[in-house]
Amino acid sequence: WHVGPLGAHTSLTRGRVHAAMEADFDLVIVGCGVGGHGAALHAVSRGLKVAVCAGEDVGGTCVNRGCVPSKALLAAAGRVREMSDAEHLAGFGITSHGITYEREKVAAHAKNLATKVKGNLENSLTGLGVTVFPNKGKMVGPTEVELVGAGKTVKADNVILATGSVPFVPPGITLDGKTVFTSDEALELEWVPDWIAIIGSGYIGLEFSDVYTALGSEVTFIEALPRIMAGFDKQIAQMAERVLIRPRPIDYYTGVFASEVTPGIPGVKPVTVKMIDAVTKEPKETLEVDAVMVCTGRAPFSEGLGLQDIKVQMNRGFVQVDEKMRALDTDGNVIPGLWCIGDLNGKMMLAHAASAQGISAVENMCGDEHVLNHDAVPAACFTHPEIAMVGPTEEQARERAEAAGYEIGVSQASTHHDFSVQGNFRANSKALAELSGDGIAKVIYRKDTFEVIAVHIIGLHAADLIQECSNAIEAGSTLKDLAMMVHTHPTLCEVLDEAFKGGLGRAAH
Ligand SMILES: Cc1cc2nc3c(=O)[nH]c(=O)nc-3n(C[C@H](O)[C@H](O)[C@H](O)COP(=O)(O)OP(=O)(O)OC[C@H]3O[C@@H](n4cnc5c(N)ncnc54)[C@H](O)[C@@H]3O)c2cc1C
Ligand SMILES: NC(=O)c1ccc[n+]([C@@H]2O[C@H](COP(=O)([O-])OP(=O)(O)OC[C@H]3O[C@@H](n4cnc5c(N)ncnc54)[C@H](O)[C@@H]3O)[C@@H](O)[C@H]2O)c1
Repeated sequence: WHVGPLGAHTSLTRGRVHAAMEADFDLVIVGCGVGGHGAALHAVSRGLKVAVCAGEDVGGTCVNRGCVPSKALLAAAGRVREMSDAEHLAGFGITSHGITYEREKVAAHAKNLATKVKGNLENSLTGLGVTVFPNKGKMVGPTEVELVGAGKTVKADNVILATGSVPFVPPGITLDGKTVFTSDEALELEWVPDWIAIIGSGYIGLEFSDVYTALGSEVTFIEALPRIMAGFDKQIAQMAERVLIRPRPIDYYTGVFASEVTPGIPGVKPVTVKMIDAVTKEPKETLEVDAVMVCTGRAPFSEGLGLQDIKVQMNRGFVQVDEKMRALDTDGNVIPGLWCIGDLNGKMMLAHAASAQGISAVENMCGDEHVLNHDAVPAACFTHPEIAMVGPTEEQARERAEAAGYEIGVSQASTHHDFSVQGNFRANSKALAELSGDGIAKVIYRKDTFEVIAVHIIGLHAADLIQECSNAIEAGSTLKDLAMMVHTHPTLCEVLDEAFKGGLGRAAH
C-alpha cells in the first residue's frame, strides 16, 4: 500500500497504535457529506491513500436534503415572486399577465439538481482513486472501522468522523411526513399548503417561508425566543422583518413553544398546534393549520457509530474536538489518529465550514499545523433578498470588546439618517437599476486598529457580497486597506466600498 507524506504526529500515532504495515489506508473517513468529501479530495492532493464509508448517501445532507435542493426551490420561488409583483415589474415598464408554476416541475428541478451534484461528487472520488465503501462505518477502535453489513473491518492511520446531523424534533411533536414534517420532506414539495405553521425562525424556517409565500401559502412562525430571527444580528433581523416578513402573508408568535403537534389529514382534518409560554409554561393558544414544518435546529448523527465504546467525549451528542479538529476522550485528552469535522462536532453547522474543517484536519494529520478561523467563515440565508454575515453579531462583538478592553466602531447607513452615505442599497446605482433598494451593509471594526471584525449584509446578492469581507477578515485587513481597494462601478460591491470608507469618515465618490 501507498505511504503518503505523513508528518510527525501521524508517524507517532502509527508507531503507538499499530505497526505501519497493519493499516489498510492512511485515512478512512466515516460519512461522505460535503465535510467528508472535502476532506477526501484534500487528502488525495496530499498523497494519502483514502477510503470513505459513505453509508449509501454520497453528498449527505447538503447535496441530498439541504443546501442544494433548497437553493433550487428558492431559485424557482424567487422568480415566481418577482414575476408576480406587478408593481415591481411596472417600474421596469413591464406588464405581466399573471404567471403560473407547476409544482411537480419545481420539485423535479430540486430533485434533478441533487441527483446531478451527487453523481458529480461520486465521480470526483472514484476518479481520484478514493475507495468508496457503500457501507456505514462503526468504530471498533480509535482508528479501526467496521464496515457495517460487510463482516469486515478496515484499519487506518487516521480516521475522520463526518457523519453530520439530522433534524431535531422537540418532544411532543408527532411527525407524519405529510402534514407535519421537517426539511427532509419539505424539499420534496409534495404539496403547497394554504396555511403552514413553521416552528423555528432560524435559517431553514426563514428560507422556507420565502419559498412557501412565493408559491402561495400563508405562514405563521412559532418561535421560542423573545424575538424572531434571534440568531441574526439584531439590527439586521429588524431590517429582515421589514423586508421579509411584514410585506408578506406572514405572522408570528414569539416566546412560545409548540408543545404538542398532532398531524391532520389534508383537506379533511387540520393539524393542531398547542402552544405554551416558553418561560412560565402556561398554556397559550391552540392553532389549527393545514401543515406544520419543524425547523428547530439539528441534532448530531452519532447513532450506531460506537463512540461511547471508544470513550469519545460528547456534549449533547456532539463530538468534542480541539482547535485542530482532533477528537477528545472523556478525560479531555486528544485521541491519537481520531478526528471529527462538520455538523457532528457542532462548531458551525454549515457546508463550507464542514469541508474547511476537513481540509484543516488533513493538514494537521500531515504535520502542517493549521487552525481554522471560524470568525472568518461566512454564512448566508438565501431569502429574497439575501442575508449574509461573517464574524460575530454587533451584540457579541461589543461583549468581546468590553472583555478585551478595546472599542468597536460600526459603519452603517441607518445611524446617519442620510441615506446617501455608507452601506445603503438605496444609494447604490446597481441596486436601483434592479429596483431592489432594500438593504444595508454594516461593518464592525476595532476603533484602535481599524481591523475588520464582522460584516452583516441584507440586500440583493448579499451571499456573494460577503466573500470580500470574509477574505478581508482572514487576511487581517483594516478599513484603511479596504478603503483604498477599487470596486467596479456600477456594482453592488460599492455598497461595501461605502461602508469601508464610511468607517474612516470618508465618502465614496
Ligand atoms: C434544508 C437545509 C438547507 C441547508 N442549506 C445550507 C446552505 O445553503 N449553506 C450551508 O452552508 N449549509 C446549509 N445547510 C447545512 C449543511 O447541509 C450542513 O452543515 C452540512 O451538510 C454538514 O456537512 P457534514 O459533512 O458535516 O454532514 P452531512 O452532510 O450531514 O453528511 C454526513 C453523512 O454521513 C452519513 N452517515 C451517518 N452515519 C454514518 C455512518 N455510521 N457511516 C457512514 N456514513 C454515515 C450521513 O448519512 C450523511 O450522508 C443546510 C441544511 C439543511 C437541512
Ligand atoms: N443558508 C444556510 O446556510 C442554511 C440553511 C439552512 C440550514 N442551515 C443550517 O442548518 C441548521 C439548522 O437550521 P434550523 O433553522 O433548523 O435551526 P436554527 O438553529 O437556525 O433555528 C432554530 C430556531 O428554532 C427555535 N426553536 C427551537 N425549539 C423550538 C420550539 N420547541 N418551539 C419554537 N421554536 C423553537 C430556536 O429558538 C431557533 O430560533 C442551522 O444550524 C444552519 O446553520 C444553514
